[in-house]
Amino acid sequence: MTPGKKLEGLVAATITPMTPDGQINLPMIRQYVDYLVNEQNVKNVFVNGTTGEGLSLSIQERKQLAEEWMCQGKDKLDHVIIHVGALSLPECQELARHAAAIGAGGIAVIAPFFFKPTNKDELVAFLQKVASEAPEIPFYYYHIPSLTGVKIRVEELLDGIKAQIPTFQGVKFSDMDLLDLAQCINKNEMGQFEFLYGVDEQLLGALALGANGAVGSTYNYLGRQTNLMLQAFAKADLALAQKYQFLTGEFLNFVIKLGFGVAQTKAVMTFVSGIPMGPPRLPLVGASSEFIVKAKAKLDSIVWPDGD
Ligand SMILES: CC(=O)N[C@@H]([C@@H](O)[C@H](O)[C@H](O)CO)[C@@H](O)CC(=O)C(=O)O
Repeated sequence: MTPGKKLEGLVAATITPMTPDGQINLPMIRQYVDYLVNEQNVKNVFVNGTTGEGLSLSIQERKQLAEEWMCQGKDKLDHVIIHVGALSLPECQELARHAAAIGAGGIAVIAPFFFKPTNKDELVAFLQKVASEAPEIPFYYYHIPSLTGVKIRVEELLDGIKAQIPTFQGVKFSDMDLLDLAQCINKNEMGQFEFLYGVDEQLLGALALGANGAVGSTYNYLGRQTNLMLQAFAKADLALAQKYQFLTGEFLNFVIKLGFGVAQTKAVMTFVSGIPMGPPRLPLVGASSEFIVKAKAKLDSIVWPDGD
């Protein structure tokens, strides 16, 4: 872990490996870390989020996973961010205290999504109660309205947030509303906040607006290619950056039409990395063998600009 190092570039939204009978498979995490670092050049992780089925895990499982990522990522990963969001405030607080105690690089929280905050003040009050349990580490709001149904615009949320949440560091912005993202970045004149984009298929658009990096599921297995897109963008080689975005988009467009979510992500990661990610937890059900065959053939057919 690299304390003080700015969180930028790619962050893999980690998958939770499970055994065939549905238990969390902690021993896989050691090779998972090595795979991300050595094969995908991805050194930041976001644990127990959407892709990690965090909301389908028990509190005990979430703590065990956080501890394992911290342990296996030591001296290998730059940042381990732990998602501690839950429906119950005391559970969020318990997870926040735990993340701080094990030395996590930061915590993130989604909006509660059963009883929902109806306005900015209610949302900030909830987030503040979680952040204050981990007062020494950076706090990120995880904005994913398509899943939470909480559509409070981030631009509005940011107004005055630092006074209420001193550890507020940024937003994991998993929404297609690039106008909202642009307004946030435009107001972030001093660069005090980080914006990590979460819709992988349109990351290049977010980079053009000034996003600092990205958190996503595809960086588990397309991290290498997406890193090359980031490099091309940094060198102002827009044509090359577009090529990478078009090709990752070609794959995602294909699998989205087949039906694509966390279960399918687990299957893709399994055939690309060789690390058995296992089944998802109910109510999700495993990807069909037809999906796996088609997705693999599609990925194999793509010729990347670096010839790989
Ligand atoms: C709805 C969803 O799962 N979005 C993914 C994306 O990475 C998504 O899988 C990708 O853009 C393909 O659509 C991430 O934003 C989720 C994420 O970062 C997380 O697991 O916490």
